Formats: sequence, structure tokens, C-alpha cells
Amino acid sequence: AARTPAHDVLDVVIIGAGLAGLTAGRDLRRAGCESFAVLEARDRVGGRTLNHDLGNGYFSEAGGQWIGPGQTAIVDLCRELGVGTFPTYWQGKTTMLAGSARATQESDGGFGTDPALRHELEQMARLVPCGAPWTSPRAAEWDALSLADWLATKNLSPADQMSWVIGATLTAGAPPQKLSLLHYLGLINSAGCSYERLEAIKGGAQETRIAGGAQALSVKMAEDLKGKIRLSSPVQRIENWQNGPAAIHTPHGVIRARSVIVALSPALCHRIAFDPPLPEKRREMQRRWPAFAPMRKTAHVYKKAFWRDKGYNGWIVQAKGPVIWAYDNSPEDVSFGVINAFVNSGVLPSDPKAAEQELSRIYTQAFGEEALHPIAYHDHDWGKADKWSLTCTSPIPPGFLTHYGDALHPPVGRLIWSGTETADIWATAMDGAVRSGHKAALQALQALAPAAGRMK
Ligand SMILES: Cc1cc2nc3c(=O)[nH]c(=O)nc-3n(C[C@H](O)[C@H](O)[C@H](O)COP(=O)(O)OP(=O)(O)OC[C@H]3O[C@@H](n4cnc5c(N)ncnc54)[C@H](O)[C@@H]3O)c2cc1C
Repeated sequence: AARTPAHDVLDVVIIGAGLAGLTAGRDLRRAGCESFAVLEARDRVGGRTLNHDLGNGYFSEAGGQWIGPGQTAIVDLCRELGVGTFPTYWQGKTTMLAGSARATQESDGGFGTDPALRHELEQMARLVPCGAPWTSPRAAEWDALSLADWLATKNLSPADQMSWVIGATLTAGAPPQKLSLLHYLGLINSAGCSYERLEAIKGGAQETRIAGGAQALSVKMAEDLKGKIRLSSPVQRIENWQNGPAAIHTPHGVIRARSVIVALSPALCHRIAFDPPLPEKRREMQRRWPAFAPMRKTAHVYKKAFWRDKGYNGWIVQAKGPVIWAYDNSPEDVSFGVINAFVNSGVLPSDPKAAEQELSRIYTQAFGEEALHPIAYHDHDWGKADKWSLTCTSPIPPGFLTHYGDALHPPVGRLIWSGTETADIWATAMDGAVRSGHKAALQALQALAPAAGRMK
């Protein structure tokens, strides 16, 4: 308000209406800044959170869904928006399938691993600051190894090896042989140096669900930011980002802004043309960002969560089949039952009807005949459907962080980098996205402050 009005120049443009971008917009408004716009490529908000509508106000999540201890930023957001939370269901027997063989095991809510191995990882994680793993005193040594290289020295049983493949694929987007040990230690560090907090349901990052589905948070934020959000507005090009005002090009025209918050994964930043080109290291970091961790998530809806009555928790892990992990995703009031699954897209037919039938047969093997006939089925393949996400998480390979990590955070010119990948804590998670949005809004306000000060 202190600045001379220049009607064609906004104070801030935010690119991306995921949790990060919307949080940043919300903070700008709360700080009294009204001169901003949020540009979103899709015709919806929420980015990597997406609700499947099951009718009558019920949803099943096709994208991000769980939160857990230590994720205080997203819990605060839920509270501020009046969105409830409830515990993830895990009580009962887990079913393991391998071909026609079937076994069950009482669950303790974790993806347990050997306590000694866990302890060793946690001690190592203390030396890896999650916001900047490349600054660890052991960075070079641990970034040269994959998680699998390290596990190979531990004499794991085949069952433990399988559990590591499932855990790492779900949490970090790739099996242990494709993940940097340094990166994985940074994730544990983020979880308060606790393996359990990172991987488990009970006491871990999958402990709690968001009432109405995680996308509800973005939908609510967008309602509060009405008039500020421009959907179906992919940013294609940014000019004059060095000294500003930056010129931000979308198919609908050019918008000029003093600061630009780019709330996207680095891989998506790479799809925007920058004129002049970005500094070489930042450009290379974006170009090489490990973006390929698409996931396919399915939902079988049943009249009843019948497996609970039989003592099952709804979990299935399958060796060499399409199911990576199936789990109970029923609504809080259990007025009907939902089994969601992370599936191996290459192994399951891409045709949804055929996929539904194949999964129904697997669920029948696990839970009995009632599983054969779901009343509804949903299927979302992030690898196929979504060019505006590319990836669910970032499967960072050995060698990447020590080489490119220091180009991830520093703003360049008028550009402020945001999105979960840039978070100081819980990067890759929804909590990290919210934290990165808070930080970016502060950076933008700080960048505007000297100009406002001069006008006094
Ligand atoms: C299947 C799946 C499961 C997950 N499970 C969990 C979980 O259980 N718990 C958890 O904490 N996290 C989970 N995540 C991760 C979590 O969803 C993300 O960390 C978080 O939503 C990222 O938010 P963001 O705002 O940083 O980025 P995004 O949500 O990716 O938002 C970026 C936005 O920018 C838009 N955009 C892209 N390019 C442009 C452009 N050129 N111009 C304009 N707009 C553009 C996109 O459309 C998008 O809306 C999961 C993700 C997926 C996909």
C-alpha cells in the first residue's frame, strides 16, 4: 500500500495452486498484500492431492493423503481451515500373497525392520540435516552409495528385503537400489531422526487421515482466495526475471510482477522457458531432477468394510503381482468400505474394467468372496494422466544431492523457489509443501519491504 501504484504490475505472482502456492497466497493476504495472483495450469486446485468423489460427501484420495507426528504445519492448516482429522485403520491381520500362497500376520501398525538396523540408520541420520543433506560431514561418502549398497552389508532375510522394497517405493518413490543413502538418511532426519516416524502407520507419517480428503485443504484455501486464482493458465515463459518486473507469459497473456513464487517441483520448473536463461547450475539441477516416480492408485468401494469383521486390517502385500500395497481407506464413520491400492502399473491392465476385475480376484484371495463385487471402482495413474505432476515424489539417486543440492533453495533475481521439494523439513510430503509456502511468502514480503520502506 505504501508503494506508488503501478496498475499493470503486481507485487507477487505465484505459479502453482498446490498446497505450497495456495499457502503462500494465504500468507500474503494475511500480511496485508492484496496485489498478487495465483496462476494454475490445471482446471482445478490441489496439485498432487486429488479427491475421488464417492458421493454423499465422501471421498477417496488418489494422491497425497496421510499426515503424522511432527508434521505440525499441515496440522495447523487443518485446524485453521476447520478440517478434521482421524486415525488411519491398521488394526487386524495383514495378508501376504505370493502366487496361490497366502499367509496372514497380526499387524502392529508398522512396516517393521530389524531394531539394530533401524538404530544404526537413525544414528547416521543425525549427521544429515534434512534441509541440506549435502552439507553433512559424511555427504560425499553416503551420497556415493545407494540405500541398497548399504543394506547389502546387513544380511537381510528375503522377507526383510521385500519389505524394504515396498517401504522405499512408497515413501521415496523407488526401490533401494535407485535411492541415494544420503537422501534416505535426510528423510529419516526430517522425521525427528526416527525411522518409525517416517515409515510406520502407528506413530508414523501415515498415522492420520484428513476428513473430506486432503484436496479439501486446497479447495478451502482457494475459496478464501477467490478472485486471485486463475485456473487453466499454464506459465510458459518468464522474461526479465533478473531485475524485474518479471513478465510471466500464459496462453491468456502476459502478467508483470515484482516477485515470482515458483511453487512447482524443479522438474516442472524446467518446462518453463526463462529469458535470459537461468544460472547454469540451477538449470542443470532442474533438467536432471529425478522426476520419474509416477504412481497408480486404485479404489474398490464396497457396501461394507466386511474384512474388518473377519479380523483383517485390509492390508495386502503381494510378491510379484500388481499390488504393491493395498489398505483400508474407508471413511471415518465406516458407512461403507474402501480398499485402496498402490499398484504396479506395468503389471496391471491399463483398461480400468480389466484392472478392477484382476484386483477383485486378488482381494477375494485375501478376504473371501465378498471382495469379488465392488459397487464402484476408481483408478488414477499419475504417470499417464498428469503432465502437470510428472512425479509423486522425488526418487533422488546417488550423486545427485552433493552435485546439485546447493542450487535448490537460493532465489535468483526475482524468482523465489517453493514447492515441497524445497522444504527445510518434510520435503516430499504435504507438510513440506505447506512449510515451503510459508517460507516463500516471507521471502516475497522481505523482497518487497525495501521498496515499501523507501516510500515512507
Ligand atoms: C499418489 C501420491 C501419494 C502421495 N501420498 C502422500 C501422503 O500420503 N502424504 C504426504 O504428505 N504426501 C503425499 N504425497 C505427496 C504430496 O501430495 C505432495 O508433496 C504435495 O501435494 C506437493 O504440493 P506442492 O504444492 O509442493 O506441489 P503440487 O501439488 O505438485 O502443486 C504444483 C501445482 O503447480 C501446477 N503447475 C505445474 N506446472 C505449472 C505451470 N507451468 N504453470 C502453472 N501451474 C503449473 C500443477 O498443476 C500443480 O497444481 C503423495 C503424492 C501422490 C501423487
